[in-house]
Amino acid sequence: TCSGDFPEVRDFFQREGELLRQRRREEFLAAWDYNTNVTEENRLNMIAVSARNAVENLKASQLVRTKKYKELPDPCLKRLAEYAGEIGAEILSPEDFNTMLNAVSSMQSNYANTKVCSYKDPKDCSLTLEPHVQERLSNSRDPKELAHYWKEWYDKAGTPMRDNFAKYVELSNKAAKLNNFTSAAEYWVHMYEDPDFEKNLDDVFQAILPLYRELHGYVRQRLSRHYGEDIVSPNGNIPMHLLGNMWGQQWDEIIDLIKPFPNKPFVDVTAEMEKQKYSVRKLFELGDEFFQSLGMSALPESFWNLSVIEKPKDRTIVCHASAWDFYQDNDVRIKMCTEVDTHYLYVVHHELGHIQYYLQYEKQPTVFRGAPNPGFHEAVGDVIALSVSSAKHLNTIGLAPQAELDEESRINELFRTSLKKIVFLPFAYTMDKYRYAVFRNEIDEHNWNCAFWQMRSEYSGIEPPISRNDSDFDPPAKYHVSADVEYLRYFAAHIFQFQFHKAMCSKAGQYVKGDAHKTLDNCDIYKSKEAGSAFSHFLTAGASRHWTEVLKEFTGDTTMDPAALLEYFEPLRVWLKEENRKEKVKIGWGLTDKVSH
Ligand SMILES: C=C(C[SeH])C(=O)N1CCC[C@H]1C(=O)O
Ligand SMILES: [Zn+2]
Repeated sequence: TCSGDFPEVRDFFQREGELLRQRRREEFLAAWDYNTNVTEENRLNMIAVSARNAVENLKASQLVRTKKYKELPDPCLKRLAEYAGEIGAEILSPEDFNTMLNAVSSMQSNYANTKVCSYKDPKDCSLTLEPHVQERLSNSRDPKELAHYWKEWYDKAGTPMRDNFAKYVELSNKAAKLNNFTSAAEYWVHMYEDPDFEKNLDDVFQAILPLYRELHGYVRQRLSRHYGEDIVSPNGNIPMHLLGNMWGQQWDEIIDLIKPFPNKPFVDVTAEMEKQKYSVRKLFELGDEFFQSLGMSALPESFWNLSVIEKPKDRTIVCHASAWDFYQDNDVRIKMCTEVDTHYLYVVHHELGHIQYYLQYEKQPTVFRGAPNPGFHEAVGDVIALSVSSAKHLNTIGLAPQAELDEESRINELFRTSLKKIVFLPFAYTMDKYRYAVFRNEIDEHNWNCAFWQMRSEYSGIEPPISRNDSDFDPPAKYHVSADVEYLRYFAAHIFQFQFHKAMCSKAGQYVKGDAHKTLDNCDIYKSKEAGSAFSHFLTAGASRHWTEVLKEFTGDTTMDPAALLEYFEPLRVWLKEENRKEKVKIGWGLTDKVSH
């Protein structure tokens, strides 16, 4: 905690921090019980604990503000006072806060309980998103089957939640205004501690858009040739149900249909893991071992005993993956419905990144046990996954035949990675540009659904398989909209992770500018203690210092800068540009016609 003068102030924050830690532990334990056993009783208990703690949290924040500790000369105590004086929706009256908790948890319960009817066997209506529907969206190549599951999911996970969502928007804005923000959008923006956040975000988006447009044009032409022009027009929006993902946020699951060099052997990690009889636990052990190889924290015994890493058969859980900090004795856990495949190999590493951050900053004062920029928390696991998914590492752990790729295989791999990392950016950008516009009352409520699809078309050049109108309501069909989880944290993470990757690859001697064998996409930081100690130093700070300070120490940068990401994909950009020129690929798209008022 803070050192220096003002012992009575430091004692105050010590005491308040300990009380806050106990409240957070109690709150997350109740939320854990609900998330790992979705029943009305557990939902109501979670709400009751949150509502009780809200009263204490509000009082504590008001006490800090009345003491005017923010005016102290000591920068550490000043920051501590700023963070301890923060309050969110808990500023609402108990009645309003209870209404908001009910609205959000009802959307969460609906999402967790939604079941859809099978395409092949319409009487079977027991299919859940994970694993059944997600598997169909990844692997089916039948446009009719894909459209069936798309409509089933959006109609059942989205539309019925319109009223809950409207109530959530109203009360989120009411809370923001009570906190002297113009709307909930400004409350979300302020978490980035960057006065020019929205401008910087737009600049980053514009910097990656040319690459995204080339990639979109190439994918559209390949899909148009595969499915025919009456299903995929060569110059319009791409029908999103064909892209291998329910929300069109990542397209790597259809790599088999569109890879640049089809005759090049492709590392099928899923098949290899099945062949080697990988267990779910093995995926977690891989990630745990990677962090330990860097000299970073090992998973505590309690993690293995208390986590829920497979979908139970006897109860409903919230399958959407999440990592939890229970604020005591490194009690950290993951809850997810893991399957043994490439997708979940990534998700496991993503979640273990959150766990590592919890373990690294656990000695900080309670209010500093978090990331100083939301994008950091979502980038920790992803940066490790960039090494794990490299041909070099997959070869090291026996999941891929060769360590170094020839030029064509390298383009195939860069292409597959871009179908995750580049495609994701306009999606993430839209998820919150849309919610900002809703919070700011820039979209009339009767136009909420059409505006959503118009924005998805404008920024990503994708559209629904069928026409949607305003009696539909599709946004809550995405987990984070139902669960009130801000989404630009993932956008920021997709930029930061390449800055982290470049810094650690340099420290590991795996990246040397200009050396064709030591490029960013061929870097594996595995076992590098230099990379690990720099990473650990960055993570242990938690939120105790401004994000630009710890970022500068770690990478030399002081901003969210897409240069490292663009350098990583530069060989692909050059190849795509030339290929699209040769094949006369049309670049760009018009507004979707799949919306009707
Ligand atoms: C894995 C998580 C839990 Se923090 C997640 O929600 N992610 C990880 C990447 C993007 C985003 C999503 O699934 O939409
Ligand atoms: Zn995450």
